[in-house]
Amino acid sequence: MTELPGLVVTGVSGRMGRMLVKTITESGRARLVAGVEREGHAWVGRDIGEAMGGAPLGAMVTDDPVEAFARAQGVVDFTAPAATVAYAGLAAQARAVHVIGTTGLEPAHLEKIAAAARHAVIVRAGNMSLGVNLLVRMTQKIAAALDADWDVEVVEAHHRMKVDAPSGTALMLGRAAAEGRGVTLEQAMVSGRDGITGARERGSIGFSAIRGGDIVGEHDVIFAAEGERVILRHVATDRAIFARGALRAALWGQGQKPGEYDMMDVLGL
Ligand SMILES: NC(=O)C1=CN([C@@H]2O[C@H](COP(=O)(O)OP(=O)(O)OC[C@H]3O[C@@H](n4cnc5c(N)ncnc54)[C@H](OP(=O)(O)O)[C@@H]3O)[C@@H](O)[C@H]2O)C=CC1
Ligand SMILES: O=C(O)C1=N[C@H](C(=O)O)C[C@H](O)C1
Repeated sequence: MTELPGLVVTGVSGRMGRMLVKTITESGRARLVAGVEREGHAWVGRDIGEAMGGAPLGAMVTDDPVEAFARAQGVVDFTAPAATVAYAGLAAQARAVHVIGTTGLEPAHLEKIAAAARHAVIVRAGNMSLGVNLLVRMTQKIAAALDADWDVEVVEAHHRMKVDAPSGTALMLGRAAAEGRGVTLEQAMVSGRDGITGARERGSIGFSAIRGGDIVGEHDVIFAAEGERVILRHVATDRAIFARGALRAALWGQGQKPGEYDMMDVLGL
């Protein structure tokens, strides 16, 4: 019998790290090989299940990603930009599929990730849920059908601990609207209005961010015209939707050619 693909979860103690552990171990479709945290973290050297306050899982938390990745077929990474760039290089060396959920990546980070994807499979998306990826496609189609008399605004809400804005999802939605319009997001983006901003520029795509409490993630794409509005909305109530998407991506990536993919590729949308 062939062995299930082995996966490493980086940032294993984080909100998404814990959810990934639960999703992977309950799936019966992959093996949890190890969790990674940085040197000095209180979880290092402990069994992942015990560190999470439950039964042992027979997989340890380590601060040595090189050794852990060498034992795995996939690395599932929801951490922070600096860590993700380092893990991209190490996962590529190990020829492990690298699933990147981390957001807040700047152009310099993306260049390094693209370089790593020359040697290994990387699946990266600012949102791994099926619902949001469907919404991205719908946004693109609606934007293509409407002219610039319809103002596009993306409004997102997240928990108080989120460190980046606009969210990765908001950027995916804004980019899809821009693509539908036949412009680049960079040409159209207006983010975080404050003070005497002047009237709205025709054709611009606006972004607003709310941060508070334990909001998992909510996104509206508003198409506003004279006398009517179309509003597309996704509400996440459980981080399991992201973890399920990431697991699906890690399994899908096995046997793919080196390159950078997204959830549209994984979901066939
Ligand atoms: N694409 C998607 O579908 C989704 C993406 N996300 C994104 O995933 C990321 C993580 O979110 P969340 O789990 O809520 O965040 P948390 O802060 O709860 O967890 C982040 C984890 O990454 C670790 N980490 C951060 N920086 C480093 C570093 N430089 N080196 C090593 N480890 C590091 C943290 O360790 P430490 O505590 O030591 O800093 C922690 O364990 C964010 O970018 C978020 O936007 C979240 C949900 C869905
Ligand atoms: O930080 C989060 O929590 C989330 N981040 C992703 C984003 O930036 O869009 C996905 C989801 O909305 C949750």
